[in-house]
Amino acid sequence: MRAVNALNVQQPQLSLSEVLADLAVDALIDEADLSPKPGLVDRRGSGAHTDLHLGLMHASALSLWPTFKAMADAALHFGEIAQPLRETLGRLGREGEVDMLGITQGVNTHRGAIWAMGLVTAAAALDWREATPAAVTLRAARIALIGDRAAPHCDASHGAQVCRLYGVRGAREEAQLGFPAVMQLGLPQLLGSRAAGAGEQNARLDSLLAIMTTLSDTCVLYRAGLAGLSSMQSGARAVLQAGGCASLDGRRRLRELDSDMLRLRASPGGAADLLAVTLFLDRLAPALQAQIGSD
Ligand SMILES: CC(C)(COP(=O)(O)OP(=O)(O)OC[C@H]1O[C@@H](n2cnc3c(N)ncnc32)[C@H](O[C@H]2O[C@H](COP(=O)(O)OP(=O)(O)OP(=O)(O)O)[C@@H](O)[C@H]2O)[C@@H]1O)[C@@H](O)C(=O)NCCC(=O)NCCS
Ligand SMILES: Nc1ncnc2[nH]cnc12
Repeated sequence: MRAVNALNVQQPQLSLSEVLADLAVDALIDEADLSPKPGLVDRRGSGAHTDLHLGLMHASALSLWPTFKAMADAALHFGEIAQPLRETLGRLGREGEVDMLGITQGVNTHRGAIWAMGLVTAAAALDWREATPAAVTLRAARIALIGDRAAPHCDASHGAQVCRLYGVRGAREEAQLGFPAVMQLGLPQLLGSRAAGAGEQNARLDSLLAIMTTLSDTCVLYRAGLAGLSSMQSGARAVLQAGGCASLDGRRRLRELDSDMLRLRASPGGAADLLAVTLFLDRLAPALQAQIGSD
């Protein structure tokens, strides 16, 4: 009998839903680890937060694996974009949020991520052979446009409050429009910075900044108002115009943006979620081809 060692050990065969849940959690963990992010939790520390740290972000991301797997399973089960799938995803999202809050002892780590990543995970499962970012975000938008009759009517969420106050789009509309911040900004910037030789971490930081240049991030609006949002957007633009995070001048501007965000107690949590979605979509087609398509 052949001896098993690290070089010839067989990888367990993963189901499509397991592959998608792995990709979703990996993207959340990579977002959390990416450093230095302005105002956000990263490897350096807690950013603008007093109740969050990197270990909690990791624990939260890992706790969501069963939720993402169940969302992908639901998409496979229903097989079409209609009310039953939408309402099952809503229920799974709410249950996942309860599990996440149990792990974090009530701290909101990934509420927006459950929503955005859950939608793209389900959308990917619906047709894994058509897994381009454009195809997946279009399907995700079609799911998000369907009403969820079981969702509690909630005018009091931070997002709902600032959307009403300032007349901006929030997480719901971002998804219903097919994630324009990802498709028009985050993903093109990630690919462009890589092609320009920025290095992977700098390319990811540039991608986050590109998202921050225009997103109406309701986390920033809630804590720091329109002035805070404007600081975030113009500061992110300044970094990219200076040459991005791989350049010395861009790094200086990034430090200034970080200081501004900390002074304002502003944390672009919505932009962070959308970076994670960007990373997920960037890896999706090659990962599916390698792990599912080779069967
Ligand atoms: C449909 C939902 C997305 C609900 O959204 P809603 O607009 O009502 O807003 P929120 O409940 O406030 O959550 C939206 C989260 O989405 C992220 N986000 C913010 N802006 C955008 C944007 N423009 N585009 C995309 N995504 C966006 C953001 O999530 C991240 O930040 C969170 C951490 O924020 P932080 O400020 O640190 O923490 P808080 O505790 O909120 O505030 P502080 O007290 O600390 O100041 C973290 O979660 C990141 O993931 C927004 O938070 C969706 O949530 C939904 O339907 N959920 C289903 C569950 C459900 O039905 N629940 C009942 C609804 S009442
Ligand atoms: N890295 C991060 N820091 C703070 N809030 C977040 N929400 C999602 N990712 C986050």
